[in-house]
Formats: sequence, C-alpha cells, structure tokens
Amino acid sequence: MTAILIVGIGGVGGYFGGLMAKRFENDADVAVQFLVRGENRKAIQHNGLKVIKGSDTFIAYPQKVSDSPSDLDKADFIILCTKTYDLETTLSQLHPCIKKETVILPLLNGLDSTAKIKQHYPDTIVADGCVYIVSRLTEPGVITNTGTIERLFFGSDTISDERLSVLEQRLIQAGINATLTPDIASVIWEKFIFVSSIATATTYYDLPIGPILEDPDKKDILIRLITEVSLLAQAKQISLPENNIALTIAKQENLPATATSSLHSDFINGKKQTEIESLIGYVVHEGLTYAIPTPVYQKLYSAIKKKTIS
Ligand SMILES: NC(=O)C1=CN([C@@H]2O[C@H](COP(=O)(O)OP(=O)(O)OC[C@H]3O[C@@H](n4cnc5c(N)ncnc54)[C@H](OP(=O)(O)O)[C@@H]3O)[C@@H](O)[C@H]2O)C=CC1
Ligand SMILES: CC(C)(CO)C(=O)C(=O)O
Repeated sequence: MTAILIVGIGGVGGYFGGLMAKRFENDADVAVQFLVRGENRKAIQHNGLKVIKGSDTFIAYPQKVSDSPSDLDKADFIILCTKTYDLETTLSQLHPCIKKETVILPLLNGLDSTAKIKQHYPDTIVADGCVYIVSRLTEPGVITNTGTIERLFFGSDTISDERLSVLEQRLIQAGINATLTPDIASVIWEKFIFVSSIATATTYYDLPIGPILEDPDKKDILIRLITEVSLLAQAKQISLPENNIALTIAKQENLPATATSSLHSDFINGKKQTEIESLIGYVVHEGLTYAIPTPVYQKLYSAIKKKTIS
C-alpha cells in the first residue's frame, strides 16, 4: 500500500489533494490521507472535501483525516501545501509520519522550503516543486478553483530516484498535469519570478491582475519588478529563457483578469500572517547580498510592510 499524505488543505492542497483522494478512494494500492486542522478538518471529516471548478463539482473522501500526525500512517509521499510561515512548525510535527523511505514534496511558493525540510529530515528524499493554479479554500471543506491554468512541476537536481517517477505516475493517474523535470531549479525560479512580481504589484495597488496589466504605468512597474528579480536569478547562476520577461507577462495575461495573488487575497482577508517575506522581502535581502539593485522591490516592499503594520 502506498500512503500519500497531503499536509495543509487550503487552495493548493485541497485542489490537488482532492483530486488524489477522489481518484484513489477505496483503492487497494494507494491511500490518500489529509493533515488538516480547525473547522476545515471538522467539515471534511463530516461531509468530505468539496472541490468546485466552473460547473464541475466533486466530493472526495480521503482514507484518513486528522489534525494529529500520530493518527496518520507513515507516508511514502508527503506533499506539503501550507503557507511558508507555517512550514517550520508543521515540519516539527511531522515525525510520526516519516520513515526512511519517505519522499517529501513541497508545493509552497518561495525558494527556501527544500532547504528547511532537509534541515529537519536530512535522511529523506526532498524534491523541489511548484504549481500554477488559482484556487482558494472558500469555506471550511470547500475548495474553489477559479483559474485558467493547472500545472504541477517537481524534481530534484541532486537525486535521481525511481520513487519520483512513481509519484509522477500517481499524480497523473489522479488527472493532475504533473511533470517530473531534471531542470527544476530553473522551473522554480520562473514560477518565482511570475508569482513574486504579480503578488507584489497586486498587493501594492490593491487590485486584481487585469487592471494592473491594462494600465501602462502599473504594467511598467510590473515589468520593472520582473526585470529586477530576473537579474537576481541570473546572479545566482539560474538559467532563464532569453525572452523570460515577455514569457512571464504572457503567463500573467493568461490568468483571469479578475484573479489575484494568494498574497493579495490574504491582505484582503486581513490575515495576521502573510507570505510577504518569502515572496517580496526575499528579493530585497538577496539583492543586497548579491549587489543587484532592486529599487522598485524596495519601494513596494516598504509600502506593503506599512500596510501590514497598520
Ligand atoms: N492558492 C493558490 O492559488 C496558490 C498558492 N500557492 C502557494 O501554495 C502555498 C499554499 O497556499 P494556499 O493553499 O493558498 O494556502 P491556504 O492558506 O489556503 O492553505 C494552507 C492550509 O494549511 C493549513 N495548515 C498550516 N499548517 C498546518 C498544520 N501544521 N497542520 C494542518 N494544517 C496546516 C492552514 O490552516 P489554517 O487556515 O488553520 O492556518 C491552511 O488551511 C503557499 O505557499 C502559496 O503561496 C502557489 C500557487 C497558487
Ligand atoms: C497564480 C497565482 C498568482 C494566483 O493564485 C499564484 O501562484 C499565487 O498567488 O500564489
């Protein structure tokens, strides 16, 4: 029996975890389990997890649902889908679910999850991963995907292991557009450039994606953000496509005009904690370390931090 544990059932974990739980419901070979807390856990335990995308809806019943890792099985695969500010605490709770053969895949935005996981679990295989999706936990036990894109990339640039191919097969069997890639470092940076720039602009202007791309001044700021973070990637020896700025804008233009970043959503919802440090502060701090000027990031970071404080 392959045990797959999804940790954090919000927009990302709920959508991809929901697809997996549905596909492997009552499966003799694969068991999908959820680590989920609060009202969300209660709703899923009582009614299953409802996943909505356009006119399609399904309800998934994972094999086990708990807020306590010791209630769950030792996992073959752990897919981490918390926000970055919850990662350290979550990792410190996961010991009961880890065995020698466990493979951990983080799908969080940001660039330092893998290093943090390896510090906690140096003997397990830790892949890198990222997703393109626009999905939210809209009420306890209900996930709503409003996006036009659904892609999951993962891989490792240090380890080649059959278990990563097994995970890819399981994701694909669940109907997930998943790709195991040997070039994961570049793929993760391309996603980071895409999300960091649009998260900064949507949060700074307090606007969804469409009005930013339609206004020439705001779009110019967005392009300057993309340029600054791309220069940082190059300083870190990350190879990017030659036309990365145009490709990034094209991907942003493909999102629904009314969609916004998960960072902006958290600001709108008055969340006490946000991913401002992993999505924006990271660029400012690493820019200083690598002597890459990031004046637009610096200005918007400090304005957004003031919003957080007020
Ligand atoms: N949403 C999206 O469209 C996209 C998001 N991302 C990235 O994916 C990551 C996840 O985002 P998203 O799904 O939106 O986040 P959400 O806040 O919707 O979901 C995260 C969930 O994890 C739960 N959680 C945190 N710690 C634990 C724990 N120890 N045990 C059990 N549950 C826990 C949270 O519970 P609680 O609410 O109680 O804190 C929350 O329900 C982020 O890094 C985000 O930037 C990437 C691409 C798209
Ligand atoms: C696609 C986008 C911008 C929207 O959910 C995203 O990746 C995020 O906000 O984390």
